[in-house]
Amino acid sequence: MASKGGEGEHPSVTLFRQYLRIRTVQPEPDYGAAVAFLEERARQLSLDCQKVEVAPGRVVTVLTWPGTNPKLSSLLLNSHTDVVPVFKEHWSHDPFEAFKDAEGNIYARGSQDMKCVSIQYLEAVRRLKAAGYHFPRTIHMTFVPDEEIGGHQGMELFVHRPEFRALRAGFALDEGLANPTDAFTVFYSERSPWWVRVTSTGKPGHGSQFIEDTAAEKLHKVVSSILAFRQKEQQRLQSNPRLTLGSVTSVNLSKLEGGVAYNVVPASMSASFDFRVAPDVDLKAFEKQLHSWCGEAGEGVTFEFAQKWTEPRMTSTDDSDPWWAAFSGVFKNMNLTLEPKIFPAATDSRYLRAVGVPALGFSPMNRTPLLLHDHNERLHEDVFLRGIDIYTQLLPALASVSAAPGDG
Ligand SMILES: CSCC[C@H](NC(C)=O)C(=O)O
Ligand SMILES: [Zn+2]
Ligand SMILES: [Zn+2]
Repeated sequence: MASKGGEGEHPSVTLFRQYLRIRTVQPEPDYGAAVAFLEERARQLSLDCQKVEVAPGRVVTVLTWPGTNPKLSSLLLNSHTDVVPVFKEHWSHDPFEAFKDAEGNIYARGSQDMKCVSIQYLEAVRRLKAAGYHFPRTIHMTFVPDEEIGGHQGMELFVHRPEFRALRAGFALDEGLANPTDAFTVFYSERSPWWVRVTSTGKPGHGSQFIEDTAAEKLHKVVSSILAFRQKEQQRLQSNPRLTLGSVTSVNLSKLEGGVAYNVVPASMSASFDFRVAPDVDLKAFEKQLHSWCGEAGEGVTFEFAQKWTEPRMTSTDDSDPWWAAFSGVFKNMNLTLEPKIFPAATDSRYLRAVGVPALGFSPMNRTPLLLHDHNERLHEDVFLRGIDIYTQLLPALASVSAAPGDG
């Protein structure tokens, strides 16, 4: 029978559903309620709780479990508190009710992305504390705002704050994606978002004439060049089974602007593109390529960036790396398959990696369809609970890494 929680339900699932009911939905997230919820968790778990307001109304909440060896760098467990908007009419249940169906699927915005992970961290820490464990490394859980809109008033500012430096993070976990197979995915890097607006200028005039050198003709040339590049990258991906989406560069034409009337040839038109540049691409050469595409289209074609990430980093997945050895060792011990990949979109991990904190993107969801940002986002309660088991193994392994780069 479908339930709203309570009788017979695992308390961790009940807590997860409570968190899902907090409306931290963009563009007006109720961050106050989320911070109050996290403060209460800190109180219940006897954890230190620090609130860092990185921008007006944008609080990073940090819950800390001190380690026994303060000389060692810490383990940072990051999750974002905001969720993306919903199209309520396309949902079979209210996305903020956390409805659980008879099979155990929990329907809610944020069930995969990424309120599950926030509660899994908290519940793994609760279990380990209750069992009397102490680990050499301090564990910090950071709960950050605004990831869904780029992290510009969240993690991007936080990593440059003295409060962040004081955490002395040596290694971080952050969000990943569901995997529909039996395997779990882990992300060691991500593609760089380059949001590019190409503006073409040309001769205006009457719509009845064959006007030379129009903005539209030149914009068409740039669009053709970029879409040809798109097709080449798509074919490269499709013809090589060793490649995944994250290892090629993708682009989509996402906006066209310009023009005022049918019979007025406009002097200016623009096209906006969402490029996701693979981490092994030479970014200087790629920018030159953008200049060439515009130059080849003719005079008066320029571009500007709305987003331009230029610091792609790879977190080591070499067995000689102590963090990777600890992380992957847990999966070996639990007999679980791990698939390392490059994240196709952008997460807050990029800010952590850019300031020198190695980060892995991992959300423990196998046998789960990829439903983040989609209608009817949901997670099965058994998958959620299994995720807590996994973190209950991962945290001791990572917080006990004996020597790692960056240790004091
Ligand atoms: C470039 S800021 C936008 C961030 C967003 N992140 C995700 C995970 O969807 C994206 O990649 O579009
Ligand atoms: Zn997310
Ligand atoms: Zn998201």
